[in-house]
Amino acid sequence: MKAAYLGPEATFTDIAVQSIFPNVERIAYKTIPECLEAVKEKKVEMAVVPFENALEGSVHLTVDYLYHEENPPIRGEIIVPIEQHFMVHPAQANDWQEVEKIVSHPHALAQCHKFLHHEFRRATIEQMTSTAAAAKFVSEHPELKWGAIANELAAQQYDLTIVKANVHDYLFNHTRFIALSYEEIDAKASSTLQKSTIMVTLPADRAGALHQVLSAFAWRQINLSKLESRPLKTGLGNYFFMIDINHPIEDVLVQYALKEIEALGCEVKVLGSYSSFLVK
Ligand SMILES: O=C(O)C(=O)Cc1ccccc1
Repeated sequence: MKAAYLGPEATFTDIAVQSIFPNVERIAYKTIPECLEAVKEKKVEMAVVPFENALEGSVHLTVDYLYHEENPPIRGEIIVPIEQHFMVHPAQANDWQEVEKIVSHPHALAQCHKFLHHEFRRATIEQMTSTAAAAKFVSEHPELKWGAIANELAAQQYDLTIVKANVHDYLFNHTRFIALSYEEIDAKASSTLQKSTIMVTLPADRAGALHQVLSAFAWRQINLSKLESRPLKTGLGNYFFMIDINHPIEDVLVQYALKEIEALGCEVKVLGSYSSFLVK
């Protein structure tokens, strides 16, 4: 099986794939939409992309792509602990405090905001497509006074020197990745939980509609673990809602709840019913 992932090698997404699907052939893509398109065009059988970070919240690009496009179902979620390190080219290791530019993925930069603010007031910050893309760029330019924020695997892969470890601002940093496929997937780890994710569009201008949707779950004692609104992109004040349910979608009570929500005039899109895997 081939899996598209947000590359290059040694991104956090790569760590998620390697931890749970050690036997797949990993194919790196530059962006999240390219990963999803690759599976839709049948170039690969699975795509693994970041979905939500504990410090930064949802990865909007993934969420919006799942709402606005037709995609394969989510077959698994992978939760990975995130440790960010500051690294430079070995040629710059002695003068690392004088770096002029720091590069990384926007989420990684945001997770280390306090560190960057305190240590590098004069340096410019530049976003790259992933943490590993930033590390790779720094490794290919020994002459530049640049630093990258990335993980330990990226430092090893691209021969960079970690000059300051664990530079994320808060300790409990995890990211949720999702694996999407038209086929059943074969994971190495055992799952801790069966979950489902749906997206709900409410009927226009109906007072109490969101309350009614939540009631359909509440009185059946169906446990929800996330509710988030995202703009519909049709004008201010128009949203869709993403809901995570801590039950498989086949559960009779979940099925009744979904029917009731549809009967209320809501549109429901099921993104998948999947196992949750935790990487230690
Ligand atoms: O850039 C990466 O390494 C990714 O996989 C995306 C990401 C960025 C920051 C935290 C978690 C995942």
